[in-house]
Amino acid sequence: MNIVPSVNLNDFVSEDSTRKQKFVNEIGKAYEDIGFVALKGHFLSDALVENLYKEVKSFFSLPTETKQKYEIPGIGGQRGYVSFGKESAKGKKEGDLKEFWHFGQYVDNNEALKKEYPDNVYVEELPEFNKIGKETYKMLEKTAKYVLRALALYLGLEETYFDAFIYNGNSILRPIHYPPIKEEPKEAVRAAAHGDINLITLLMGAQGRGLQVQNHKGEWIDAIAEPDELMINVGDMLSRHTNNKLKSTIHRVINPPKELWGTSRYSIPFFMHPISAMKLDVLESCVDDKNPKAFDDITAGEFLNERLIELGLIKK
Ligand SMILES: O=C(O)CCC(=O)C(=O)O
Ligand SMILES: [Fe+2]
Repeated sequence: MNIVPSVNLNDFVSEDSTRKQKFVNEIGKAYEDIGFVALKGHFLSDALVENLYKEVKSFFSLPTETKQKYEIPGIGGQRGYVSFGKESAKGKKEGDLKEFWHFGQYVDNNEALKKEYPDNVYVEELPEFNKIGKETYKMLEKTAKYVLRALALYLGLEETYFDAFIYNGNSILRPIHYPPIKEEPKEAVRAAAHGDINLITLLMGAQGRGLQVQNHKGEWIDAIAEPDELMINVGDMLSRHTNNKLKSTIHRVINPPKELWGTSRYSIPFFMHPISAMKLDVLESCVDDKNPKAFDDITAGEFLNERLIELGLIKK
């Protein structure tokens, strides 16, 4: 498969069971193969998307000293600002050529989780940034819930299997700014090859060239979305839970050609995480003679911790 297939969530939420099943089959097949789809019919309005980009650009245009006020020590970059070059892909020493922000869960009715998660960081200079960030978080979380319902059906589970694990889950919305490139980056790239940690990722901003995904032959193929599409891919948690039936595909963001070095890239992934207590133990329905159990039992919280150490975001 050399292109990322396109699917439409309106099929899944329609009352028509044939259309619903068509969506389930299309996304399931795509995730068994390339691990990515471009999705139309998400719950973000054009106005919300426009306002979000406006606020995100305003935030990254703030003076460095102002942004650094929001870089909170001791929480592994899980909320607030992470400055340029801090994060590197697993196993790579050069930092990625990016700065980013993290919005986390707005916990409802659960004191234990309120304590477990770091608080969201409030940007005083940009009240709308905080408000629009929260709205976007909620809409992407809702979109992700339906995608996971479709995947649950594909896997032969109850449709609402994931619902209780993602309610108040540890998801993160990450606006990223890849600044203009000023000098030969040598080994560093905008985002080095990696798999995502979480269950699924919903990515806004894959419209321009830059994002590439690796197919089975090891070839890099461009993943470019239409203006009304989100890119949605499987992360390592879901691939582990399904014994690698659903593929967490390695992807990267390449540097632009020299004539475009002067341009920024803005992209906004939503990393859908479950609550940390969710067991990612391999599902029995994904084990057979040809596919023996390939992963040890682990919870989502333990797995996340391991990976944040590997990314250089927290210390052992
Ligand atoms: O910037 C992009 O388009 C992709 C970013 C990404 O893959 C990530 O942050 O995990
Ligand atoms: Fe990624």
